[in-house]
Amino acid sequence: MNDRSNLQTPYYLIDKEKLLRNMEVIAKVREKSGAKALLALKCFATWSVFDLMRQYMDGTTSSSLYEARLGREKFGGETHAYSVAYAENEIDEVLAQADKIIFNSIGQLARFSARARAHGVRQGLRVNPGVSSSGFTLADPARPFSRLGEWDVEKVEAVMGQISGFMIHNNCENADFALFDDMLGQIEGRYGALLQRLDWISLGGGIHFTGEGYPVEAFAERLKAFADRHGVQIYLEPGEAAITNSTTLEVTVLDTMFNGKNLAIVDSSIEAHMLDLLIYRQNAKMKPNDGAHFYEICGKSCLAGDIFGEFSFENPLQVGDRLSFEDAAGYTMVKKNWFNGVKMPSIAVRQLDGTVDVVREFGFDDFAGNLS
Ligand SMILES: Cc1ncc(COP(=O)(O)O)c(C=O)c1O
Ligand SMILES: NCCCCNCC[C@H](N)C(=O)O
Repeated sequence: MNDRSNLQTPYYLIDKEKLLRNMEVIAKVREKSGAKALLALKCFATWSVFDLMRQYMDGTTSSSLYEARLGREKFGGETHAYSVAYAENEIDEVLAQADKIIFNSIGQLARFSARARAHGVRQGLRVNPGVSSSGFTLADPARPFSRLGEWDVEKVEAVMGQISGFMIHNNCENADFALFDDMLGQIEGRYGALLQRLDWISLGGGIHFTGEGYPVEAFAERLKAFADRHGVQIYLEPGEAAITNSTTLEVTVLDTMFNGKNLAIVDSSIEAHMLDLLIYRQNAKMKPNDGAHFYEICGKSCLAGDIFGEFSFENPLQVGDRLSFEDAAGYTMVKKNWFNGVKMPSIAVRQLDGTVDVVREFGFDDFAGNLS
């Protein structure tokens, strides 16, 4: 189908042309730095577009058994398994999917190391350098008493014989290369001697290197210098950087009201369909946003604060008008839910030849089947 206005809203629209732009930057960083790039499935797991992504990335990393399995089955390539904690009843299935397993703690390493060796899976440890770029306490791996990885260098040193790599994830939407560079320097200062004893190190995600104006060459050079100095294979785990600005959420105005402000209610819900924005108290984005008519765009759930944000339009909004929220892929599609039974957005893909395919629609049976 070519005319997207024929599609029933709400739907997420993934544009492969836009995705390709991010993929090309990732390919450049891989080529110039020697780093490998694994898609962080926690951020984006819409496997209909993995056919494109796998041409530019080395594989996937995961946060759970199911993500590890999805990565192995739907993406292929190298499959890294990580979880904050594995359970006894899932570890063998995780190990059957994984090329590498990264334990979050020395306790988990001690508990499952023999099983990993029996499966021939290489082992790593999440190490927490205690510095991060996160502006959100909620998402700050270096927050006080953080459970995300081991902090104590001496304790880490004691288990070096059991592991071949570290995973360090301490960036969050970090578009500042100088800050990344500085924090990597701090990591080298803290763990320098240990790094020499590793085969690989994953620097996690949270680096906004596909963003407009990011110094990609300098970034790649810094990674290469790090890899050469310590004799390690670097992995990057981009989530947001892989899919940023590739996807929109397409909605329709169902009603307008004036309650001291112009309000427009759409056939979607921020709580159900863009939950990450609500969690971090952020507004949705819409372009253009420079007209003379201001509206608060609201969702149709019962939540009083189900509000996408305030936007300005060229003309007064009418019932039936189509609106499009930007940047709807990362931590959005993976978090959609059935709150209020609001119709879940379909998933559509704009292919590289411009045609739009609806790859998934959701109906009552999906809603009912979600519970019992
Ligand atoms: C261990 C790890 N790797 C990668 C990522 C992906 O981060 P981002 O989507 O910000 O690139 C995360 C985010 O939570 C993470 O915790
Ligand atoms: N857009 C608001 C901030 C999003 C933060 N995402 C963080 C993802 C991940 N859980 C992390 O901890 O890095």
